[in-house]
Amino acid sequence: MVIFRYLGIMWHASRQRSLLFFALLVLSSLTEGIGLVLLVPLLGTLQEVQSQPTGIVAYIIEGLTFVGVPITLTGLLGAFLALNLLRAVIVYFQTLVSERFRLEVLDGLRTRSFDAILESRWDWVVAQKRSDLSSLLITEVNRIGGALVQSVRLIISLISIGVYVVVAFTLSPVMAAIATVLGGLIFFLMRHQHQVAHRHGMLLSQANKNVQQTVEEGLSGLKLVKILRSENRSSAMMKAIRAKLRGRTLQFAKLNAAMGLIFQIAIALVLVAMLYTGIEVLELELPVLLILIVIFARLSPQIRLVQTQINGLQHTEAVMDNYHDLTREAGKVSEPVLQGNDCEPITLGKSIKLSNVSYSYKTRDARSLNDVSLEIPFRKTTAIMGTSGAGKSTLADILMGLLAPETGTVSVDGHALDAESRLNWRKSVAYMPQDVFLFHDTIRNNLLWADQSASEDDLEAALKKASAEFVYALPEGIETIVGDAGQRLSGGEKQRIALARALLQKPQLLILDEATSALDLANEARIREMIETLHAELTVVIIGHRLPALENADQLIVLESGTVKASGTWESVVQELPSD
Ligand SMILES: Nc1ncnc2c1ncn2[C@@H]1O[C@H](COP(=O)(O)OP(=O)(O)OP(=O)(O)O)[C@@H](O)[C@H]1O
Repeated sequence: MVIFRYLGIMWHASRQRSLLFFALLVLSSLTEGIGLVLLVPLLGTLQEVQSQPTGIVAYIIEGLTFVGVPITLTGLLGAFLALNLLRAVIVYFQTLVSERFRLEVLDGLRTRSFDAILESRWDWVVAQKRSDLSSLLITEVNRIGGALVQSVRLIISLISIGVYVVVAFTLSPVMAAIATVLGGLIFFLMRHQHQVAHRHGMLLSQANKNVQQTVEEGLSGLKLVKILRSENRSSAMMKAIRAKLRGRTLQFAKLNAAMGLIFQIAIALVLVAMLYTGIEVLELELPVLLILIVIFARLSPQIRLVQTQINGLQHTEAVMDNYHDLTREAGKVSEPVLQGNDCEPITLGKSIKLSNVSYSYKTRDARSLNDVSLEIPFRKTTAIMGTSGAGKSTLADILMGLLAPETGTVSVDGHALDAESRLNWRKSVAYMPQDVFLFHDTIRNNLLWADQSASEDDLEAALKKASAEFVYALPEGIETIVGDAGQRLSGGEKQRIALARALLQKPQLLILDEATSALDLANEARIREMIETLHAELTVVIIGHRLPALENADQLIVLESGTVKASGTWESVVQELPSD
């Protein structure tokens, strides 16, 4: 049953809070039940029909007499009021406890899935659909949160129903038995609808994901859409996908409404049958009959609520499956430890060596790197050249330890990298791609990602080396907010800030993957000069198509279709290459 899965989540999150919550729940229901039973002698005093109390009513009267409450109208009214006040206070605390608990559980789920994605291997991450991951972290976790509330409400309803049924049994076992059997029958007949709700849930989950994907793509591709003047097409796509989601949501609402309709009719029939039996067959006393009517009047919306809640829970079961599958899948491919700043960078002293390295992406049969062997010497600049799709970026990912070779080894100073040392090695490498990423934050905070403890002088020196002194001429200087993914800066400005960040990291190996392609000639020349000045301090790998950017390298490696086509000094390789 899906409810147990939700209870399991709560129990797993905190046993103490779960127990406190359920204790408060039982207490509030108990006070409600006792309050209801109290109505019997209360109505009895009104009617002056002081029949001999029996069962639970007798126990409660005994208890009240024991604590000194007179069995008079005033005494009973006082006790009734006190009980209701007590219940109100318990419900107040119960609401606070349950809301705090729900938020904690939700945060726990979010953290778990986010950490699982953070810790998972890069090859798994690149094979995922980005919108599926964001949908998991935002929409689906929220839906699970909604379902947690529903499952709590379901438990409240079930306990209330239990209390009502017990009270009803003590007042008239026959009437209560009839109600229970008929109620159970209605429930049994409607069980098929719960399966339908589950199916609807799966479809709705898919529709939600599609909306998420369309929104994300729509926003990332906004510039292209505007240039292509395809706003209408984009809008129509969004409308179509939202219409589908609306349709699915309405289907579920229709299912719920239909169930409500059938339920109301069934409950009315049960009530009529019970009233007839109570009055004509059992000839119950008026107070008992009145309380039973009160109980059944309260019971029927509770049963209806249980129906809706079970439906709602079935509806979200698919979301929960999806959450668990994706989180479990990410967990299965997790890297050894999420060490963050605690991991020890590896120092380079001789060279980085790739021996017979091959790699293929899961979604592609052909190998992106095939039996690649090469050596990157310490404190030298190596240029890697090749046509588009030759495998240069894949090689960069392998070099920096982001991807593990399928076969072959990567060794640093003769030590082959394994799953754990690869993480430490990554900390020693700075990477500058063509399309750099900046956080929506100040330039200073973007730089501090590389080194939290960098001083003002360190920041200034890194910006200077990266030809990024323009930062100080901005109105807000280093405190300028760069905008979403750095969109308030030009491509070249972003690249220079990212280069400063990379230098601040004090890496052992700096990989520039088409990193100067967005720069003008003057700035490109300055960066090239900077790399030359770093020559004695840093091992550099420059990846590029353009020969001028690579010509000062100590070593040139040419890749073609995932294999090393030529390698050696600039002069020796260029002589071998076709003249274009
Ligand atoms: N995430 C991925 N999933 C599947 N195939 C991929 C992925 N990334 C790259 N490839 C494939 O691997 C091959 C090598 O790609 P890679 O990006 O390493 O080439 P590249 O030399 O850097 O190209 P470019 O100069 O165009 O950036 C290409 O055929 C590409 O289609």
